[in-house]
Amino acid sequence: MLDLQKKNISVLSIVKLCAKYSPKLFAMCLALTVMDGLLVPLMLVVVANFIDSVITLTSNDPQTYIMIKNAMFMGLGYLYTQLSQELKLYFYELLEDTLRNKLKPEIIKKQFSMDYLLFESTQTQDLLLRVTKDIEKKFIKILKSTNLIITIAVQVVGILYALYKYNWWIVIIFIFIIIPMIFLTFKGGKAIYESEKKVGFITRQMNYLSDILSNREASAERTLFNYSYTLNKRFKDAHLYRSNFNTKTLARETLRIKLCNIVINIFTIIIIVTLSRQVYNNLLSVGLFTAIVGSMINLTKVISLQLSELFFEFSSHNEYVKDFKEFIQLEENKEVFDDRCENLKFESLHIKNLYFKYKDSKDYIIKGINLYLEKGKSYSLVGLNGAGKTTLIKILVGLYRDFEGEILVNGKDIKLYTFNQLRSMFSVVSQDYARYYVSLKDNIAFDNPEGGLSSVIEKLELGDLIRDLPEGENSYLGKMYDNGIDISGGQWQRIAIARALYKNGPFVILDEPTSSLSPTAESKVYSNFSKIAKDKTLLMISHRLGSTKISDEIIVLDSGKIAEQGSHEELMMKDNIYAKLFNTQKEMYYE
Ligand SMILES: Nc1ncnc2c1ncn2[C@@H]1O[C@H](COP(=O)(O)OP(=O)(O)OP(=O)(O)O)[C@@H](O)[C@H]1O
Repeated sequence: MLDLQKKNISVLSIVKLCAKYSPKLFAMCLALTVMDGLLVPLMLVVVANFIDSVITLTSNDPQTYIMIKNAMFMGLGYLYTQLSQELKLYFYELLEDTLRNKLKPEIIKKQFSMDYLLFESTQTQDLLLRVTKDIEKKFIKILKSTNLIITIAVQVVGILYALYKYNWWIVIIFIFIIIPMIFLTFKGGKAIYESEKKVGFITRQMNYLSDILSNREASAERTLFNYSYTLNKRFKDAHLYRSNFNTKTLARETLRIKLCNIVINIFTIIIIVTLSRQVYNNLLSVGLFTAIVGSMINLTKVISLQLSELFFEFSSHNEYVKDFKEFIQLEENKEVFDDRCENLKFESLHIKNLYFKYKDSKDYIIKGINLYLEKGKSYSLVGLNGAGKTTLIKILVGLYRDFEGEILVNGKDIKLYTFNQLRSMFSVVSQDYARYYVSLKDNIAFDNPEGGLSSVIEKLELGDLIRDLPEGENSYLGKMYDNGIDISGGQWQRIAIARALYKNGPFVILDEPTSSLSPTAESKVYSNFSKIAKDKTLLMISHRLGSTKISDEIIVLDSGKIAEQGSHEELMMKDNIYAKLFNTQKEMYYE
């Protein structure tokens, strides 16, 4: 994992990470950085000596050798400057590439090991977007800024050292001016990053809109419903709002920096006037005066343009680092990496007085559920939209652990099971099952193709589909690849069910993954399931009551409570919620 002291993450930690991933490239960049800084005060001396030696050419004692030597140094300095720019560019490119290869996989690993609940939080989504998008570029930007600060610091110290010899008070005043400027620019950068953060949700919305406007999944609906114009307008409005919001902050902070720059420029003029008086009094050579003035003008340019921009940038890097720290500290579920096969048996599931509510929901979603499920039986969970069926399933499989009441699996508190143990016990197919654009075989078996794939294919009647595919079970699905094959929604659902069956957990949960199947096909899948998944316990959710009536027991959920429970016949006899729902659906089919 990212080798970081999670509590003490700073800009320096990012720099250290860059150094860790490629020590050689980092050292090269650092060497060039320091050399760039040293070059300016060195050149100051070289230029001063050169000018003074040129002046001696008209005297009785011309210093031609010194002039040629310094002219050569100046030439070398110029050559170095040209070369250093190119080399730095090249090294930073290589470093960025190394980060992409080494850091990015660790970031992805951190992301997929995050606790499931975090993925449901919009704040976490915003944070992930801010931190992980082009992370290698952000790291390089931070490294470049830090290196530029080192260059400027070495440069400033060198020039001030040269100045200190002639006018110490200039140096003192300079320090007094530069400190508030650093403070102001830092504050400005922070304000800009904060304003970016405030419009984070708009950025997410814009990304989403642009995705719907361009992705393949929505292409058919885009054409049929012709909503592209409206969505495009929404995208533009969001973009306008976001840029207006940021522009105001940027304009305000830039104005402050510009005022500081004016002060620095006035200060430089005062220094030049003061030093020219020293030349007049023969306290300073013409060469040194010219070199110092040149360096001062250069320094003013650096300070008023580069340094302010840099501190601006640096403080926003600082804010990024805070986000990065938050990201690193996000809770991980180490069990994600635990792929031991537990082979646990299922005997019973006992739910006692279960209550649950989401962090952001006012009321309880699950309200005092008591339920006993036994090995080998088939159960159906039915109820209106929003009754809490999926929520209950997520609690049972261990995704939500923050519930009230008690759940006993095989007589043992569910909270005492590891996530890996629960994962091996429950095979779940959810409503929003994933469609993987890999081979059909990988879609079902992923990294374990030896565990009875052909039997699962046969049980779910996928044989015909496979025979029609050009490369059989090795054919790629989806349009990610040129040779990828598009299959129907119902076929994708069969594959998702096959995946769960192949996993071979003793308790199978089907959370309405069959909505794309025809009623007959769905009914067939459910009624065959007892044959397909012998000895397994089955809990299925479906809105089509014709499919669920074959279950041993039907549980009717209504607003988070169990309203009725029993076999199809028992519930029909009761003539209550279930019977009414069943009869309504029956009439619809007859009509
Ligand atoms: N992640 C979440 N955060 C907050 N509230 C949620 C979340 N997921 C679901 N809910 C709310 O919990 C309630 C129950 O939702 P759930 O998905 O469990 O219902 P359901 O019975 O499965 O519905 P459907 O038949 O439509 O799939 C709904 O009011 C829903 O808005």
